[in-house]
Amino acid sequence: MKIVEIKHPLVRHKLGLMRICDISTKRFRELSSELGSLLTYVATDDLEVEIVTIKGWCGLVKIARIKGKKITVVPILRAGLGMMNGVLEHLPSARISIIGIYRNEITFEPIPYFHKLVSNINERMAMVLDPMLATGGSIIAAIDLLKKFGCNNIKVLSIVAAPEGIEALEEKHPDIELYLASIDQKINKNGYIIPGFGDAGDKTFGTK
Ligand SMILES: O=P(O)(O)OC[C@H]1O[C@H](OP(=O)(O)OP(=O)(O)O)[C@H](O)[C@@H]1O
Ligand SMILES: O=c1cc[nH]c(=O)[nH]1
Ligand SMILES: [Mg+2]
Repeated sequence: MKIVEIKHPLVRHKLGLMRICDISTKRFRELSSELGSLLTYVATDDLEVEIVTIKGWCGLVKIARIKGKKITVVPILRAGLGMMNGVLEHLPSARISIIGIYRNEITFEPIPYFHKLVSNINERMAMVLDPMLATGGSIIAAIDLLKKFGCNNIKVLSIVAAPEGIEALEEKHPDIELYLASIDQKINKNGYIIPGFGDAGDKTFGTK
């Protein structure tokens, strides 16, 4: 599995701000989106371009243009939605497929509760968004679903990940690519990433 932990100072700075314990909902949401944008910049560095000739101000000029790549952005409800606007800044024409999954609080098993995928998803590259990769169960379940519908070109954008979750994801889906702002230390006994930033869904939506 290709794993890219982005060490860019802007990414590290914004991630640091997200870890402040009394961060407001507004600020957490803004930073999720900004990191979604920065992760997308890196995750799309292999998009194919074609050279076309256009009429410029001083005559004909050759320019690069992204070659009609079909992309679907796949936020995992709820917390993945916080990253979505930042991702769409760079991919404004991408279609959106939604997958709803929550974790059982005791067993940490992922419970899928909703999906609405774009048609012909087998022809698209999927960019799965979820800020937290803890046990990996939720992202693995989302990828299982995408593959069931024939989508095999998959990149995952997460903000923080625990080593345990990365290992589980690599075992189940070694063919995907994973882009991260940070590989954190571990998962605690309650299933939270340490240091992480707590419950990303609650912080994004102001619940609890
Ligand atoms: O890697 P895992 O162990 O599966 O944990 C990560 C998942 O947990 C959180 O979702 P949560 O169940 O809190 O739902 P929410 O986003 O609606 O709050 C988070 O947003 C991930 O989807
Ligand atoms: O640290 C964690 C782990 C799972 N889900 C979260 O929102 N945070
Ligand atoms: Mg949550």
